[in-house]
Amino acid sequence: MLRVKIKRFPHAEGLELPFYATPGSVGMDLLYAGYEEVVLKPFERRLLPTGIAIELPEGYEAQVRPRSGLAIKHGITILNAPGTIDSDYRGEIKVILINLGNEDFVVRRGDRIAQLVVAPVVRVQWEEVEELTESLRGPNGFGSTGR
Ligand SMILES: O=c1ccn([C@H]2C[C@H](O)[C@@H](COP(=O)(O)OP(=O)(O)OP(=O)(O)O)O2)c(=O)[nH]1
Ligand SMILES: [Mg+2]
Repeated sequence: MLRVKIKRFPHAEGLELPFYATPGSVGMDLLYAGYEEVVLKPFERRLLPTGIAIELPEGYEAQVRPRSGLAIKHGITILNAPGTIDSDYRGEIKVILINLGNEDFVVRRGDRIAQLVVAPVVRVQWEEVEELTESLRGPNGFGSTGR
């Protein structure tokens, strides 16, 4: 278990911190921390507050991922999925929700709107060369191996 500092904003008072729904869950559910109800019309997007900020150790990132239940039942997803939380970001984590369904979708305070996955990241240092090492695939991609 990695210990990560978390700060609650005043508007998150009374809400629980993001939590793993089961012992094996990969993501912690993020709650909508606004007081006003949000109605997302079809194809409408909104930046929604979660009321928390975190301090990731260097070498880690957090991803804001959609919830499959919202996606299949309501067409609700995250426009920039997976959203990237940098380790040096200290601001409020926010979620860009979009309604790709064909009915209005209502978001209420405390609703679980997304899930946060913390993962290690590798940072690279470029080594510029004239030629890259040959490989079986070479430059082929984008369906080159067939259906
Ligand atoms: O879904 C998201 C995506 C990003 N962020 C925050 C944390 C992240 O560290 C910062 C910047 O995100 P990103 O790099 O994706 O956005 P950008 O458009 O490149 O902005 P910037 O120039 O600030 O990096 O915004 C969120 O709260 N939610
Ligand atoms: Mg950026």
